[in-house]
Order: sequence, then structure tokens, then C-alpha cells
Amino acid sequence: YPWGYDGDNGPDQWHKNYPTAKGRHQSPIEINNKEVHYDRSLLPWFASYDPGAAKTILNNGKTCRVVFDDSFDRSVLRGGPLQGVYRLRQLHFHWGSSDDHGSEHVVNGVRYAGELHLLHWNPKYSNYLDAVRRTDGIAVLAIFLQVGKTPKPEMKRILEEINAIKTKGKEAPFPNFDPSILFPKSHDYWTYHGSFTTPPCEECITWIVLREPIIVSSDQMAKLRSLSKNAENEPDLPLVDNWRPTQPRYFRMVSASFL
Ligand SMILES: NS(=O)(=O)c1ccc(CCNC(=O)Nc2ccc(Cl)cc2)cc1
Ligand SMILES: [Zn+2]
Repeated sequence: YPWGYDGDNGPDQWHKNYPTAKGRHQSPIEINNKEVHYDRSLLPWFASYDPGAAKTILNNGKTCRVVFDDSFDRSVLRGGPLQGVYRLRQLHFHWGSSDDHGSEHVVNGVRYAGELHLLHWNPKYSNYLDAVRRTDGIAVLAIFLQVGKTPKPEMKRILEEINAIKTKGKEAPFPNFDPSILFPKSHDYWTYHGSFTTPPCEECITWIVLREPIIVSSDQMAKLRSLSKNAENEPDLPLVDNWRPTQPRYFRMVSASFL
């Protein structure tokens, strides 16, 4: 069912066709220092990604997504709050129409210009679709994009491909890419149980939200905003503001790996 981010098919309407969107474990949420619980038993997380697993980059009209070969434990995330390894399946972005907003999670009232999500699934389940129906099926590593003067050169590779996927449905080969080059120095994180931030909003995600943002330039954000949500032969509609507002935390604990 067609859903979007504005007006009559926007986030406040999603629950009409996707009732889970009104659940008790929805994402994103506000992360506020005074409500976070430092958990010294939380382990560090590790990503071991094979650059050869990267396949293609595409514009699906909702975001810019890079997909990886997840047919075996080739690129995995482990540790942190996770039991066992989770297979990297795809990464994508959320961003705003200007640099002062665009992230999905909000930290002590701060909205970042964007947010990078790396989605992993638990191979103890027979396939991705099965994992999506399990509370421990998916793990998303979330990294904030902050606009600054000294952008991370590693972002260039992704943004160079944007011209090849301007409109919805466009896809381009994206070989030899290890997304861990995008990671910030610190591995400090918050973790909580939540959902996909887009319909059907299944509540199957262990969120690992990094405290340290990565720095991108305003030009790099403008590059993301140059994507269109329409197909090639349709009137141009900028692909911007593809973020869901924060959802009620209810009785969920947000744990921090750091003091
Ligand atoms: N912003 S986020 O990280 O929460 C997030 C990550 C991934 C999605 C897509 C979830 N949906 C999906 O992947 N559906 C699907 C895919 C393949 C088959 Cl074969 C069937 C169904 C939505 C939000
Ligand atoms: Zn996302």
C-alpha cells in the first residue's frame, strides 16, 4: 500500500494500513541522557565486513540503498547487545530538506542532518523474511550525519554514485565497498528494542545507535537531496525529509555502553 512522508500518506496515517505502527516498541525515539541507563555488562560491538559482498546501489524512491550479498556469513556484526552474528544485508540513509534536521533518532533534543542505517539479520532464522517476524531477528547500526567543515572522505564513494541513480528504480553496480570505513572513531553506543522506521514497522530490531556522528559536508548533504523520488519520465519530486518523527518510548529502557 502506498505510504510516504507527507500529507495524507505520511507517518501519522501509516497505522491505518500498518497497525503495528501504533505499537509499544516503535522507532525512532528520543534518547535523553537523564533517562538512559549505563549498562557496564554491555560488550563492545565488532563489524567484520567483506568488501566483495557489496553488490549494487539503488534509489527506491524512498531512500538511497546499498545492498550486499547475505547468502552466507560473509559480512557480519557481532558483540554489543547481540547474541551471535548478524549478516549485513543493506545500508541506507535518511535526510532532511536542510542541514538542521533529517535524522530519525534525536539525542537530547538534537536533530542531525541525516542518519545512516546498516541493517543486519539473524541467520539463526531460515531467511530474512523469517527474521523480520522475530524480536531478535534484525540489528540496525545507526550513525548520525553531522554537517561540518572537514567531511569524511569515505562518504565520497557513495555520493559519487548518486548521479547514476537520480530517479526511482535506478540501480548501479557498487562493487568493492567496506562500509566500516564510514564508522566514527568511538564505538560508544545506546541500544534499545524497536522497529523498522518505515511500514510495516515490524518490532524486530535491536537498535545500536552510535554516540559519535560522522562529519559530512553541506555539499554532500545537497548531493543526497539531489535524488528524486519520482521515476525518470515523471515530474521531478525531490527525495528529501524521508525520516519518521520520534515515537513514544513507553516502558522501554535505553542502555548506554558508556558512562
Ligand atoms: N529505517 S530502518 O532501518 O528501520 C528500515 C530498514 C529496512 C526496511 C525495509 C524493510 N522491509 C523489507 O526489507 N521488506 C522486504 C524485503 C525483501 C523481501 Cl523478499 C520482502 C520484504 C525498512 C526500514
Ligand atoms: Zn533506516
